[in-house]
Amino acid sequence: MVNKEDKEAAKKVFRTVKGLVKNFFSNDVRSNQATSPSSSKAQEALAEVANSTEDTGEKQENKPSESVAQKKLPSYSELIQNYRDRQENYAQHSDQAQVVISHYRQLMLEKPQLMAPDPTISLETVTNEVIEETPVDIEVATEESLDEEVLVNEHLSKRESDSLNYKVPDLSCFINSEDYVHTPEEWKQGTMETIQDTLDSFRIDAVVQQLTCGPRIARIDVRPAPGVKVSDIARLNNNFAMELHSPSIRILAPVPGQPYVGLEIPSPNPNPVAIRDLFTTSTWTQSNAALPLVLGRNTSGEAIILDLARAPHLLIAGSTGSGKSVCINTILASLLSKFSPAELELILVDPKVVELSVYGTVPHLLMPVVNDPKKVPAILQWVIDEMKRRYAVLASVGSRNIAAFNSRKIKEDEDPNTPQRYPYMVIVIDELADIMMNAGNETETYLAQIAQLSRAVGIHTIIATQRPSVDVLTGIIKANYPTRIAFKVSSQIDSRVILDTKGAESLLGQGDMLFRAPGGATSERLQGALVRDEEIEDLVKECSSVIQADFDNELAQLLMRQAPKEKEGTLEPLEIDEDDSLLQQAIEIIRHDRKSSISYIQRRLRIGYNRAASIVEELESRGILGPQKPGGKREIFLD
Ligand SMILES: Nc1ncnc2c1ncn2[C@@H]1O[C@H](COP(=O)(O)OP(=O)(O)OP(=O)(O)O)[C@@H](O)[C@H]1O
Repeated sequence: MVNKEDKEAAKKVFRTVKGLVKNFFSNDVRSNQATSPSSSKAQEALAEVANSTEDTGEKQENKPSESVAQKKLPSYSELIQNYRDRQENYAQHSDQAQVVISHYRQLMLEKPQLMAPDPTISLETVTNEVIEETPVDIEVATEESLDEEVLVNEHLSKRESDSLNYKVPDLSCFINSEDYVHTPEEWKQGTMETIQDTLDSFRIDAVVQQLTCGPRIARIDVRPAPGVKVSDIARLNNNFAMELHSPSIRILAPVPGQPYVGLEIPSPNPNPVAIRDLFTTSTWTQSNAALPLVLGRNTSGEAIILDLARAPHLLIAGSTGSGKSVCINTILASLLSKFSPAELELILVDPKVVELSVYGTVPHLLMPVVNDPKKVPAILQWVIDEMKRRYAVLASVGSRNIAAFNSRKIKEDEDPNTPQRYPYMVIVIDELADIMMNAGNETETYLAQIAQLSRAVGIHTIIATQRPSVDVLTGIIKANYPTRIAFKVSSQIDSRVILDTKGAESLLGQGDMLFRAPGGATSERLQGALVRDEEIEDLVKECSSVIQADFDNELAQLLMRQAPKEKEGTLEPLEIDEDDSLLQQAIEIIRHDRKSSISYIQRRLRIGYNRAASIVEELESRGILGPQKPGGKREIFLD
């Protein structure tokens, strides 16, 4: 007789074992020869038990207890033994997988060393050797024992191995600067005299000390006599502008760290700052920055480089046409000309579609350029998960940050699953406003979380917007983005939203910017570096010539699972009556201005992005516009 307690215990064990059997057999490990004879016996026994448990339930409970005995159920200790066998077997497989993965990773990483003893072995031979081993390893590695972390690590290894053939592009992608036009001495002299005369006419005791010329802006330094308030000089702003016939003057009262009041006026001979010139400066070539980005030149003509690792996140804002896209291009050009895909991963979000699509083939991309703002929260959520994963790994080896982790000496007892190094990860979001409109609260929370914690693990974000309003640049976002760039804006209010101070409304546009450095209380005026579309195209071609963008399928699937389902046909349908007139207006604008970008049409017609995109598509289908070329341009077939 089996008593009730025994029966209950047996049922409990059945349930556990049934789950175990199902899990284990579904992975097809049965076919693996590594299974021990004892465990195959156990499998048979357990399979039988699993089948028999299909009808063990309430019904069976009501049957006479003899029928349970008739089934010849394994004893409790047998079941426990079987369970232990399974566990052992499972651990054995998991260990095998780990050993194989680390072996694979090691081979990849040590490829140059492998080549060293025998110079007759070509890079290709070694690659083939490694690749021959890979499929077996990958098969084992993709068994259920491998969780998301292992998949991510596996992907890292592939990037690392691919990157061994990768060479960062040289300066040949970038155009030489045009001849520098010097500001005439007479203009400098005349300007200083005009300022001195204005000060004298208002009986302000101050002396014009010097005039320095940057590429776009000249700065006149005025030294007030003891007892003269700097605000007395600043008050004359409009008078100075009138006397100099200048559209705008920005006053620095005082120039940070100097005993002068500064007057910034437009230079009569503006010179573009070619990105190539900045790449040849010692500031760039000798920079110790972990993630250096060229920004431009200041009013004294010095090259200014930002270390994104110190920033550690960057906010860029300014009205349309002020130079944001060019700035993002210089930032990406800086990163792409310095780092291989194994050292840097990029996630680019471009709801405007045309701005960053040109980068679609660079091998640094973790996923295709993201155009759908609805996917952004899921992506940011994944970044947070990746951040946590990285923290756990760093903690496991006792590294405090990514720099220490990447340069650590690997100990013998280190878990073979630990990645050798982590690449920096930069996430660029061009047009935050579109994303805030779709999922403002989620985006804000995720961005704040990333901004607060991701620096130590090498994850950095750059966000840009042409709409510097408080509903886009919220208090939470601003608090987490102390490093900021403001381009020209239309009002003092916008300037305050970006920089918490006025000034950006007096900028000149076309790359004229105010840069607030990490930890800085004041902003510095810079002329942004200029990189042209052709240069970016060449750079991307160069980057993609050795390795193609290879998006991680597992990662993409992971994101697709998390992303909300995309609605079919995301573009707003055209409403015939209304849009016929919109179409006509768009045609007139394109004919007159010779510009056909979606964002331009959007601005000029004051309509939503989707509607503008529909109009441009319609114009393409009517043969008025050509198909989109790299860089977002289209041919215009209108006289
Ligand atoms: N650093 C620069 N030096 C010289 N000219 C520049 C610079 N930056 C921008 N410009 C000029 O200004 C134009 C507009 O720049 P850009 O496309 O970057 O503006 P934007 O702020 O991104 O505008 P939008 O938001 O409409 O895309 C460029 O086509 C270029 O002619």
